[in-house]
Amino acid sequence: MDLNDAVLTCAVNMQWTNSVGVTGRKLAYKTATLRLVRNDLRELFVEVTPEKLKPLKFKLKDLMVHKKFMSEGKATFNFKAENCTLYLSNAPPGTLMFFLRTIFIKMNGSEGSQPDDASLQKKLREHLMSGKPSSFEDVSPVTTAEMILARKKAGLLSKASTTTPSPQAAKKRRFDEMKEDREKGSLPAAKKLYQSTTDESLKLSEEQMEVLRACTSGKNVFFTGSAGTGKSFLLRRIISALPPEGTIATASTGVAACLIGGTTLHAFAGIGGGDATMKRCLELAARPVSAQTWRKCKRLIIDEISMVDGQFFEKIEAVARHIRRNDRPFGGIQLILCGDFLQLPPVVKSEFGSTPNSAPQQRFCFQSSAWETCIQCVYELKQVHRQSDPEFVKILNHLRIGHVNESITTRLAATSKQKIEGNGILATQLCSHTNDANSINESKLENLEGDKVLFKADDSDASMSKQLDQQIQAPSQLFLKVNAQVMLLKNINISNGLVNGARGVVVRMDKDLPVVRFKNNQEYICKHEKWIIKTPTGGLITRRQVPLKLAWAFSIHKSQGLTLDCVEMSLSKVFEAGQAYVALSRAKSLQSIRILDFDAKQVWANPQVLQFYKGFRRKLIDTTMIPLGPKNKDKKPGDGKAGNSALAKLKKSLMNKPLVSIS
Ligand SMILES: Nc1ncnc2c1ncn2[C@@H]1O[C@H](COP(=O)(O)OP(=O)(O)OP(=O)(O)O)[C@@H](O)[C@H]1O
Ligand SMILES: [Mg+2]
Repeated sequence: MDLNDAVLTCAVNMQWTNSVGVTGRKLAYKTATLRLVRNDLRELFVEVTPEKLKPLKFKLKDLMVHKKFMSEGKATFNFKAENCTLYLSNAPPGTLMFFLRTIFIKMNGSEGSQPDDASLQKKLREHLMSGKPSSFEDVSPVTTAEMILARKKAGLLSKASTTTPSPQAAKKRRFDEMKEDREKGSLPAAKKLYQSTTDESLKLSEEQMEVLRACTSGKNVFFTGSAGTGKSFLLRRIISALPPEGTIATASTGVAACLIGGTTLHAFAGIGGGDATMKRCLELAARPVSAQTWRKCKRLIIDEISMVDGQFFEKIEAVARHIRRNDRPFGGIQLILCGDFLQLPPVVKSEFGSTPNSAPQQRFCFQSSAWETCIQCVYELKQVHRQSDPEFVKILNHLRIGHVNESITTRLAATSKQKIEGNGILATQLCSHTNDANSINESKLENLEGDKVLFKADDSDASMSKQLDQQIQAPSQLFLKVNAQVMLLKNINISNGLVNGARGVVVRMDKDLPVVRFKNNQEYICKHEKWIIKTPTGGLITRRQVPLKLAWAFSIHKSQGLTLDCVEMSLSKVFEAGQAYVALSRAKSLQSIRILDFDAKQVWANPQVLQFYKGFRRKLIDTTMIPLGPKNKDKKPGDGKAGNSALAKLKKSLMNKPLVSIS
């Protein structure tokens, strides 16, 4: 339960019919608040309060709910006894789902919540005799006992079966999820409302809640945090707590956009790569489709903001003001930005990135004047969720700010010999260059015995296949063989470890579908899954494909944002500040990683970013710093000499300042 689950704000259309079904009164409200309340007799009602108007109440009796389009923020409530239908739209999808769950639980989860007719009559008589006016109160928060009872009543607590993707497997999955929910004391998983193959059952931490509250209250927010602090996880919750109309979810890369169910920032902005002059960018954005998108946008969400070029950011800010004819920052659009500037920077069009020899051309978003004018609240998440081993978290926090001491070097170098393979699953090589990763995958597949099987994606709009390729990890054409090393691209069953990023090996083909054995020994027949992307104009394009990609190798750039099992890396060719940190922080533990040639020279942080973070007055880690060794002095890139004393001082100050959120 992230926010109040018994309150929902959305658009409501009401329609009454007479006893023979003829439509009578109709009312339409752009914004109304729905609240679940009880009267003195403990009967449940939905109270609908349109903006600035008196509330209307509908008794929760003989209620039919249509929730097929719940994920789009729509639902229909048919109050049969009152001959009234409520059509809800533009509801924050996550809030709507929790509201419906609360109704379901409150109606089914309490032995005495729906009094029988005789006891009601008695209470009613007593009430009338007392002469007191009827009063209503908000329902109390859902209890675990109510949840369990509601599930029992829905007949969902007695089903269990096997784990193959047969109909029985689906039941088993549901059963496991409900069991897990129950143990965690979170909400149930009845029917469609209660099925959870995503991370809905995980609760937000208090620091994540604070950010969520700032975002739902309409503030312009930037939140950051080291790798694995749940930024993208939180962003998904934020998106589902906002009204769908006017909410645009984007990310700087296709992979990251896919992780939050959005589109790329470039696809949304409609100004191409943003390399054109400002005048030309304004012309491009003024084209009808693009202009309409900008005008409709009320909230712009950007994940992996560290990879958005500062000049591009400045241009889209100006475009927003111009197209929307609104002089406020970003033309009045609410901004929700998230990322970690100590991870990968914007891609520069130089072969050598930010190596010592290249000019430091890249500009981060935070260096643009637009940043200063647009951002109202800044938060830093501190709790790392991806890794649980405190030693690894501590090492990663050091690497993040470009600091390596001898004990870190020794510990990481020691991973070079560890065996991380198991069950026929080889480690994924993380490569600093994309071409290297592609050629490794191609040649490894060729070298396997047996015939290649082609899995072709089924796209709803063939003309958009290229765009889908950029935004969705599932390729349009996937060639597989038995023994191919693969990675799962969807959350299939969180409790069974079948999650996005899980590593496996194809063990056989079953009726033209690949059967994959995962690291935890689970076998799963990978049936086709669906990915949906929103076009900038709000249309939906879907791709159906088996949820796999070849996983002998990935590029570090394409791995940013992912959580990966079992990774091996050679970091000798890294060329960016933060690149080694991104590679290492994909792993969940020191035991699932192998670094072949660790050298402190491969790790550096951009001093401009360190300076920026100093503004947060954050304590990044709690250990005493040891300045970088002399061999690092000459290898700090165009980003400066990380070995010099000023930088060491800066790092030290970053580590010792208290953590605060600046509003
Ligand atoms: N409150 C939470 N409870 C449990 N697990 C969480 C929570 N928040 C995040 N996680 C888990 O932590 C892992 C990392 O989360 P996520 O990918 O969102 O981190 P991130 O900050 O976006 O990392 P990166 O900077 O690498 O993109 C995910 O598996 C996610 O499900
Ligand atoms: Mg992320």
